[in-house]
Amino acid sequence: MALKRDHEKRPLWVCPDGHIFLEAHTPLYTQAYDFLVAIAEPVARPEFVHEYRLTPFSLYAAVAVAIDTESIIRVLNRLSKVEVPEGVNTFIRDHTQRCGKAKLVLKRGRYYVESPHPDVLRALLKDREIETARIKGDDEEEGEAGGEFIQSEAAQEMDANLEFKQLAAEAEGGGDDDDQVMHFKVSSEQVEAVKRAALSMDYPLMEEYDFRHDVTNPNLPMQLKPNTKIRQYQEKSLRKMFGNGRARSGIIVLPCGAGKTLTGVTAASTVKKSTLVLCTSGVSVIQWKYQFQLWTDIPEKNIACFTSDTKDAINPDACVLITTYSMLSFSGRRAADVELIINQIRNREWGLMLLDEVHVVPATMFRKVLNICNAHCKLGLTATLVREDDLISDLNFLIGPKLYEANWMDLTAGGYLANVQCVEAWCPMTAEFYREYLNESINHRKKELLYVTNPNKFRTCEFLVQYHQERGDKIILFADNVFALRRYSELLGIPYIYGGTREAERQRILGLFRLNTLVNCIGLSKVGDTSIDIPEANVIIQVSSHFGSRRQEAQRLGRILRPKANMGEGFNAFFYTLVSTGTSEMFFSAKRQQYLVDQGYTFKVHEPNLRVGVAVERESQLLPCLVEVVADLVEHANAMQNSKLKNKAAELDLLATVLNSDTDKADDEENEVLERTAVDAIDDMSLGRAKVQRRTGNMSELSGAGGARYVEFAANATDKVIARERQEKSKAALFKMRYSKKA
Ligand SMILES: Nc1ncnc2c1ncn2[C@@H]1O[C@H](COP(=O)(O)OP(=O)(O)OP(=O)(O)O)[C@@H](O)[C@H]1O
Repeated sequence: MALKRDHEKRPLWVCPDGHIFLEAHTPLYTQAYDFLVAIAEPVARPEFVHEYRLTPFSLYAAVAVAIDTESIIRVLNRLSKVEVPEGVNTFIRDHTQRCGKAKLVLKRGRYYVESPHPDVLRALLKDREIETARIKGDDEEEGEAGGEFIQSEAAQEMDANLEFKQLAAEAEGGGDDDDQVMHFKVSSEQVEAVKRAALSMDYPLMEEYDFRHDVTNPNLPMQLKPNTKIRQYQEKSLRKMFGNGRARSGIIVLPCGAGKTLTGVTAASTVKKSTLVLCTSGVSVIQWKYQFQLWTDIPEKNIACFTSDTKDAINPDACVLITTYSMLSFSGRRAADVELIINQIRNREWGLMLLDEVHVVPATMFRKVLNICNAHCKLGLTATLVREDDLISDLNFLIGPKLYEANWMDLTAGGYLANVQCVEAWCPMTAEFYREYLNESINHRKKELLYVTNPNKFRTCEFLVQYHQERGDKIILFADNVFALRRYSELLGIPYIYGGTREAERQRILGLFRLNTLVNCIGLSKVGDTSIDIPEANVIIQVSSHFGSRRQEAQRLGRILRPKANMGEGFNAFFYTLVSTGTSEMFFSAKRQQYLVDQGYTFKVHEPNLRVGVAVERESQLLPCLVEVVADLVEHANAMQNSKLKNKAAELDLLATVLNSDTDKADDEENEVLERTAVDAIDDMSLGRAKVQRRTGNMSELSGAGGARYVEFAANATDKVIARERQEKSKAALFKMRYSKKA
């Protein structure tokens, strides 16, 4: 690949296989990043060079936000250090030519197929099903909305950047087309058939909501409060959604703690129509309501919650209703009052549907929810577009394409997220525990318990708790295994929360943790992975986790990502994973970290006999005292005078308790109480409990987390299969297969 003469000024390398590398230190980084994230999937974004990949879905998403084929090719070529290979141009043309040429728009309660290209409408009308669905004799012309959108100060600053404007204008050149838009009306009963038929002709219909001209649905009396200022990345993501004055359905990906809730609230206050918010738990429902009231002036009578504990009256005019996926998708017998509310939800038109933690909900649950609710526009919000099964692709079709994905490291550099030091401490098993671990007659649950309660791990944890408490830090101890959580908490003398903890007790413990300077460490089971908002926490010590779940790892990290008071002073939050060496935990740990590594996090691995970790490049940024501690972690721990496991007798006592424990009972207790929502269902599929056949490739293509290192057992083979599949499947086949399967 020959370099262009002025290649130094250009930030991209475009490779013949569709991989694109972005130099993160160039002056045009921000502009190139905005463009790339719109057209390609991020693969890995470490500190200096980021890797992206063009995929059919990423190009579909680009077209969905009104970037046309020739603009993609032109801007890519402008930013590239080398001439863009002809194969890449062909790939872009092949996968964008027909996408976005036609839209399905709901206006004043009527569905229209719209296109600025008369030949596309003519081609569509040649299909019998579409022709039958067409309602003739409607020549109503629609004007274009002005596209007025809430502008934050940050956005205005960005607009001042002329270079960006020029690139963005080129990249978003497709917008003009809407001026000469043509349409035909279709019967609302046959919308599904029209979508299917259009898809079979390779014209997937983009869905948009012309909310400004919707006079059928009443307006929601809700404005952002004057002091509410959305941040630059929140504004950018919303511009992708409201780019042409309408609301596009799709997914926004923002890191944990970056403010997805306010992004959703701003979307709702822009659309100003009835909004249905779907959360994963009752605690999230309460937090969403709180944030609606914090950021907007919504009257109390216009906001309602619907959970197993709370069943507020739903305002018959416009309202915000916040509920959980499980409340809507539950298929057993419902109580009469619940049934009544479900019917109210079913029988009204929702302007916007906000889907929180969208990646954790299985497709079957989504279908049920989507069947119940009639929403003009769907916005999915997530921190980790990553799942351990292959179902991420379903989101593209059930909700819409990914509209925006923020870069974790950029947000950290901008002071919006805490700067986290990640450490993986390897703790050797003690001889007695290891002997039992290797004993073939011991079942896998007990083996898991043995490596979690390994005395060396316990002492390392004990040491870290003590060390960070002395620094005045607030510590969360994460243990998935409830038996281990209890043992650790009892030995450390800390309160803990698990599935069986009553709500009042949970609130009491969290309150103490937040406000009481004497309670600086709490234990959490997986109920604390999401939804528990403790911005004060700045240290996580993870002693047991759910197999290789990358989602869980990222969400746990999210608990300490809230910006800290001492921003700008190097690392101000610490994420420790304690791993027992020579056990299966080592394998799971590497897999769990992959998503965060791809986001640019460096895990400093501490081996007891290897004083310098593998990721030494950030060593200098460590707090001086921590350098010393990390270098001698296990040695320090073992030298502790006041350890609760101070001698062999105490270790053997623990071993006996573990071997005689009824671990199944403890786990069952947790599972009984935990609402078995999507989170469990997905993770059960991850490792160890997989009930599904693992297919190769699809998820990584879509989630951007698809390094060979993630796909288990046969990385090279997997890559070959993906490459072959890609060659074999035409874009048409891809869409047909995906959609017709779901239809
Ligand atoms: N524009 C903003 N201005 C001020 N504070 C903000 C803004 N956006 C978000 N925040 C604050 O940041 C914190 C995190 O927001 P939020 O709970 O929405 O994060 P999240 O992305 O949903 O995180 P998680 O995935 O962990 O639930 C909240 O305390 C919120 O009030």
